[in-house]
Amino acid sequence: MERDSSPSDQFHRYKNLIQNGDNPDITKERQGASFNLYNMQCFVYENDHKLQRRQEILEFVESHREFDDPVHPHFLNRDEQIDRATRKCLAMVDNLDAIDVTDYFDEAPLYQLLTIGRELHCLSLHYGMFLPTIQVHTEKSLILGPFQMAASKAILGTFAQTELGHGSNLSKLETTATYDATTKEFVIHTPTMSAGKWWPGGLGKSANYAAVMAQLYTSGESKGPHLFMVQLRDNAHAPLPGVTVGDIGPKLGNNANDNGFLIFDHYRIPRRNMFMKYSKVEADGTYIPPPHAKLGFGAMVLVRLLMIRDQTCQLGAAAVIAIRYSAVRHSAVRQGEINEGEGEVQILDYRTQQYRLLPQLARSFPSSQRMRSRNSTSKYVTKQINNNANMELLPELHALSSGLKAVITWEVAQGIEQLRLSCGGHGYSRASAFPDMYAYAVGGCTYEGENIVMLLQVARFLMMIAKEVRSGNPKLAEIAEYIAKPDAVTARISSWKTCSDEDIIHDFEAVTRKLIFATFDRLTTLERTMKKKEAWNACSIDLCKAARMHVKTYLVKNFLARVRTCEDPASRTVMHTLAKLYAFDLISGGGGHFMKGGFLSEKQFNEVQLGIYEMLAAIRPDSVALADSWAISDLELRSVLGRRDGNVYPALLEWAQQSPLNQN
Ligand SMILES: CCCCCCCCCCCCCCCCCCCCC/C=C/C(=O)SCCNC(=O)CCNC(=O)[C@H](O)C(C)(C)COP(=O)(O)OP(=O)(O)OC[C@H]1O[C@@H](n2cnc3c(N)ncnc32)[C@H](O)[C@@H]1OP(=O)(O)O
Ligand SMILES: Cc1cc2nc3c(=O)[nH]c(=O)nc-3n(C[C@H](O)[C@H](O)[C@H](O)COP(=O)(O)OP(=O)(O)OC[C@H]3O[C@@H](n4cnc5c(N)ncnc54)[C@H](O)[C@@H]3O)c2cc1C
Repeated sequence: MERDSSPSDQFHRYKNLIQNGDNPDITKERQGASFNLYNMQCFVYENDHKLQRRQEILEFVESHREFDDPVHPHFLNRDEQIDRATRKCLAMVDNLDAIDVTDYFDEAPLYQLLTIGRELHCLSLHYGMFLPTIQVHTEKSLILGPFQMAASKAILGTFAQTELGHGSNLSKLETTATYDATTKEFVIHTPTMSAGKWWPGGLGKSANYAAVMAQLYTSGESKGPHLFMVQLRDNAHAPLPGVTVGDIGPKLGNNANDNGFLIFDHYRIPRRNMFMKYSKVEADGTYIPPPHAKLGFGAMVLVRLLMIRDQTCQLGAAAVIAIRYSAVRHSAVRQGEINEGEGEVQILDYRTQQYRLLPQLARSFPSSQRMRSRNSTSKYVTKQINNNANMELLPELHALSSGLKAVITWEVAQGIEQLRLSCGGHGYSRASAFPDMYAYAVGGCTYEGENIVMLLQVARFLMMIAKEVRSGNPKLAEIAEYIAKPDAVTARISSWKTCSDEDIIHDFEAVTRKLIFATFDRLTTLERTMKKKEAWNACSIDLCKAARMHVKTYLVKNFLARVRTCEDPASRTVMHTLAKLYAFDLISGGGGHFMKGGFLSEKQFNEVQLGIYEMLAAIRPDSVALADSWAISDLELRSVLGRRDGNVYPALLEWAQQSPLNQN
């Protein structure tokens, strides 16, 4: 059938409608802000140098043609996605002097987002786990060899731990590394089908090396899981004899990453290929144990800390998109009028919409901020461990990194979904970026330690503290000091305007303490009639609840503390309201815990609910400026709905035009 014009022509007709300049609604929002944007951005990124570096890195990427996308990545099939990501990875690595490569908190992730986008790719595991593993687990005298090879692209690695049959439970991994003292080699072997490595990123097609977790056997004895550096492919990139390797197929997201499988058939590696910083196998097969049994899991602790910051930034970006869109969405489709006859309003004016957006925006700030200080704690702990095996802080760091990882990845994934819903139908389009963000975030709930499993690790730590407190001789980590404070019978929270930070902290600590001890008492009672592990299982839902509250209390305290450091009064006022909104929203969501035993009265609970309404109204005029305070460029955001200029509809038309279905 003949047509008057092609879809492409039609789109070009509409393209003429693209507005010049910013959408007037969004401009008006910016003009109405109560604080200076630059001051706020400096607070968010800690100083103006970091802010300036963001701009410099953006300009660098924008000025390099090799980072351009000829076709929008959303319209590529999986092969093309992998090709694109690989091309971009090469360009990224060829231009590493654009950033401080040691800055895994700000510069490296920003550079990666700008060059490739929001997904794992063939180099994610190389940079995200393989290099950290080398750093954490290699003796200083040896670090330069593999590290330099890895940095110079001679080797491309992954982290191969999870197996078909076991992921969370590392002690039951089945891959074996048996020391042969006659040849001074380890024999790496996959003894059963369930022992096949499954999931490692970049393994399917890209990596030629892997850090492999395997059960060590030496002198006929099992020594538990240990890490080994294993070459998988030869110089022509073909799998070496004894190695079977491939891609595991498409996943919910991150499809530019070639997650793979790996099977060993009595594959031999030299003795020195065991990561021997902490535990060793001597040439004669003698085993030297590590100074702490769990030091072998150190790389995971480090990556969990990195993930927290990385994931929180995803929530920040999602909030930016939804807030900007809510400021410009009102006239194209009738959503209703608040005051009849006065015309439609921006959807941002609906209280329900604010309730969807602003608590998520609030949630995105504290964890990104505090992770900077946690990162220094991690560096400090690593230093302590290296300098003469001081392991005292290790359990605290493990509990904190596990707990934050579990709570934050969950909140980020749920938050992104809530923000997607807040954008109606357009939120469902990949043009919005929400589907990719969600797929990325939700993966983080599983990898690097499944969230429930991580919460139960926190609970172990809390139960140990509770036992010490009850024994009257507690030696408490800083994050747990509040557990030894005296019980509080009633809550202090009043109206949001009059209640102090101390009141809020008091109430969070009291409720969490109660929850921890109630769980501890239940556990100890059960242990009288059950085996320890059965008792643990029987109250593990409560254990997870206590762990969650402990982490949330930590986040509330840190958010409030961080706001107090803000030097600009106008920024501090808005951030303080946002921090209170964050706390009140958590109380409202966790009402059961707070009202139990009459701790929070009904009147106080009503104050909390009312306070949320009032704070939403108070923050509303600043919401677009608060979104801008994340200082995220359009290239980093990769969302048609979240464009800085607010010109959403023409951009949506332009985006749809690239669909291959419209090409003929
Ligand atoms: C250079 C620049 C380049 C620029 C471009 C690149 C840019 C890159 C920038 C990167 C930016 C950052 C982005 C971050 C994202 C990174 C992406 C990476 C993608 C990741 C992909 C996924 C990888 C993986 O998933 S790898 C596999 C992970 N697997 C797990 O996590 C398994 C989980 N299981 C466990 O950890 C354990 O089995 C555990 C802890 C559940 C149980 O341990 P257990 O020993 O089996 O048993 P248990 O009896 O419970 O514990 C005994 C005892 O030990 C304590 N314990 C356990 N673990 C630890 C630990 N790690 N540390 C300290 N203590 C520990 C435990 O608490 C018990 O103590 P007690 O109670 O006192 O007895
Ligand atoms: C996108 C992605 C990328 C990945 N990349 C890598 C990689 O590069 N390298 C690598 O080695 N691995 C990787 N993994 C694997 C990942 O680390 C594991 O999937 C993860 O550790 C969870 O293990 P599992 O799959 O065995 O889940 P399981 O442990 O089987 O969990 C299934 C269910 O059992 C529950 N459960 C398990 N144990 C307990 C317990 N003790 N108590 C209570 N409940 C329990 C869990 O809570 C969960 O509900 C990746 C996974 C994904 C999704």
